Amino acid sequence: MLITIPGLLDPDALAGIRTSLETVGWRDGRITAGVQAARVKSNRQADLSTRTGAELHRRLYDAITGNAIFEAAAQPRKLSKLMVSRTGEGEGYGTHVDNVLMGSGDTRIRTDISFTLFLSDPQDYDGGELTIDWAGMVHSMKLDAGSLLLYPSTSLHRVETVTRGERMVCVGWVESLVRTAEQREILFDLANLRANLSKSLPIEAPEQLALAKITANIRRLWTNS
Ligand SMILES: O=C(O)CCC(=O)C(=O)O
Ligand SMILES: [Fe+2]
Repeated sequence: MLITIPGLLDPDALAGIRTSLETVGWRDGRITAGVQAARVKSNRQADLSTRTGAELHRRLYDAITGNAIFEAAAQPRKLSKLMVSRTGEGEGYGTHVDNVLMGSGDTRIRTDISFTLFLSDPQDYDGGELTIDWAGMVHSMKLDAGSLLLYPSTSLHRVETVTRGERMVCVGWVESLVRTAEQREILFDLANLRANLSKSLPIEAPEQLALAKITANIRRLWTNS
């Protein structure tokens, strides 16, 4: 399931993040890629190890994890460290599958879901679509700045070569409490149904209670602790 979250960053948050990005250092993106991916990766990544970098990381992290749609769709147990990358003219990231494990020690996660938070306005660059092979179909995605895309880490995907301008994004990975994309989709549909039902029915209505019970018990079956 591909899920887009429009406007995850509001214009003020986006502007603040862009301003901070003007002050960070950049290094070769291949250092964080796996062996196969490094051969096809061509971009630069923000150095988030400085004080400004860490503050920027915290702002991005809080915005992403504080978003209710992200929470409902991803059911995160843990997130990877976030990365911010910039891809200029002639650069891109060829077809690859993401590493199964990210991080080390206590912060090591299994990658179930990948996400991209777009930071550049689409009209500021050509090319640079995130192209995902999913369920036998190819999806080419270029979202508005501030919008986030979630896609299964199990997919082959690539970033098309940028032919004009520059593409800036924040990427990261989720280890989910719920193992499969099919299960997550059902839980996400249930969460949306409950949210919609709440607009017209009081929370103590029998239909609401029945749906709350069904949702809770399916989550009990599918949540891995
Ligand atoms: O830049 C993107 O949208 C995705 C990057 C990517 O596939 C990766 O970092 O593994
Ligand atoms: Fe990737």
